[in-house]
Amino acid sequence: MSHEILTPDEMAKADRLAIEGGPFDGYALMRNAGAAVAALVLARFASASTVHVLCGPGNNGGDGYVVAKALVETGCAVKLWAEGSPKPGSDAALAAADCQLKAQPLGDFEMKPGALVVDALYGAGLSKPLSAEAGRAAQLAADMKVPVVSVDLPSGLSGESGATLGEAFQATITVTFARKKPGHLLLPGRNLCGEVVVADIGIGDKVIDAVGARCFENVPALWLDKFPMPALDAYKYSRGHVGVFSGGPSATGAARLAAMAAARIGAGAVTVLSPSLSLSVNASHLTSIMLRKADTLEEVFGFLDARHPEALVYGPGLGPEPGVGNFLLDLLAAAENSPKGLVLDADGLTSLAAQPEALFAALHRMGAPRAILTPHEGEFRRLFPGIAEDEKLSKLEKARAASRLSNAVVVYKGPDTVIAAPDGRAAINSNGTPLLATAGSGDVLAGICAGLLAQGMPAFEAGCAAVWIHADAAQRFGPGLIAEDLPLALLSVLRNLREPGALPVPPGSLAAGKTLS
Ligand SMILES: NC(=O)C1=CN([C@@H]2O[C@H](COP(=O)(O)OP(=O)(O)OC[C@H]3O[C@@H](n4cnc5c(N)ncnc54)[C@H](OP(=O)(O)O)[C@@H]3O)[C@@H](O)[C@H]2O)[C@@H](O)CC1
Ligand SMILES: [K+]
Repeated sequence: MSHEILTPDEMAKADRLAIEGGPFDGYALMRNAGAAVAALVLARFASASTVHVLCGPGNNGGDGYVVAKALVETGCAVKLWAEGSPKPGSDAALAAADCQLKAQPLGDFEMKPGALVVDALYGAGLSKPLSAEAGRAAQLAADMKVPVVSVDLPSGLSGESGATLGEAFQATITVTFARKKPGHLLLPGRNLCGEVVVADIGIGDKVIDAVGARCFENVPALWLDKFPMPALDAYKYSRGHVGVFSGGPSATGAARLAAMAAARIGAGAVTVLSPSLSLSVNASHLTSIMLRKADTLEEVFGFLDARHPEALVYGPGLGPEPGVGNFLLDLLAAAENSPKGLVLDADGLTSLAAQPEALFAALHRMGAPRAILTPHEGEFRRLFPGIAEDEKLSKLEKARAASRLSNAVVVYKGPDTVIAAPDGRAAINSNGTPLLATAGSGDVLAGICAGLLAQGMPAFEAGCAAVWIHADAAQRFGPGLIAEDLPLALLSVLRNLREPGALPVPPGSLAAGKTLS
């Protein structure tokens, strides 16, 4: 796998293990890193009038000395600026000694238009806010609009959390090593990094495996082998049945969006469970989606006993009142045939914000995580106030803590959505798009999650797949997208996922004959 995300501590462990296992020692890894950055500079910025390499006192600066040396040797005009000097005996000290250029103090840094900046001040070892001199250098590069190539991370950015410690460089391209770090994908880091290039510096996959990282970039390879494929003898109920609770007469659209999405992602049957007051408005908008009256718990139990749906969506359009939360708690406490999967979204989360412990206890009683919670920032804050307010935690760590607490897969939404499982696995999404910042898109996501759960996809993989597919659908549709477009936009994503070779094809499945496209 190459989509692991390593924290700076895990990366340091990978460096250590790689050095122990050979053949590269620390300085050789540093030379490989610097060579990769120099090659990128030559490939992308050959026309820069002068390359200004800014070096810090640690190994990030060490990479910078290697870059400067390599570029001088190819005939580039290079100027070197340093903050502090490397510790004697360190790899960075070796690199500085091997570099033929004399560094000038960073405080004197100046440049002319047409230049390029290589930012090798601080990377994984950033421990405090940038100095005034380093901050001024970052500001100068931004004011003069020169391209910046950051080594490993834009200086000032935490690789662990994606947060900045005071000023930070705005990179055009960030070259990192072996694997991405959380700070490359979590905001505001993702914006500060520009394009992220991962360079191979000789740390093999076996070393990465030995590190045991449990965080991944959310790419299809992470979940494609669990993606549901209908068998040849499938019938509608064997493909999974989803029940979606509808709101009152003026708030029915959210449930229908979720229902349409669940059907489009492949659930064989979808039923909207509607208050009697909303039956006629729902009926006038539904065709293939079934409709059933559900004013009371008994009516819901009747549906569960008769139809055995594999997943329920609870929340979109239901209203934030505590009674909405109580209804769900009563349902989970009393249902004999409780659904295997549950997606809690929107008002389903807000209505339980006054009694989160009761919800978490119910979710723990369900055993293996079968629920997916899909809070956005505000809903997360309401349901997990203690975790949300802990400023020491990154978004990744917050999602993980919330998942452990609730025994649910938590999809902590935003431009940098994090999906976390109670067992510690987590994924950071990187194909998010602002096109999804439109009313109702969350309802569609809830429906996709439920549709995948109903088809037997495990909750973590279902959450990851839903988030990626939702964003890919929006990107494929493009500007002008509204939530109603998303269920249909799923078709193109699904066709692409099901291209021959993209998915493992179970023997005898419909996909073997490509009859789905
Ligand atoms: N073999 C390897 O390991 C490889 C590592 N590689 C490279 O090493 C990088 C990590 O190196 P690193 O651990 O030395 O950390 P780095 O970011 O250089 O900073 C540490 C120094 O800076 C100081 N300092 C921190 N913040 C500061 C601030 N704001 N203002 C002022 N000072 C500050 C800090 O001081 P201290 O916290 O100790 O007081 C310490 O002296 C990594 O990003 C990658 O580029 C690659 O070559 C591949 C092989
Ligand atoms: K840097």
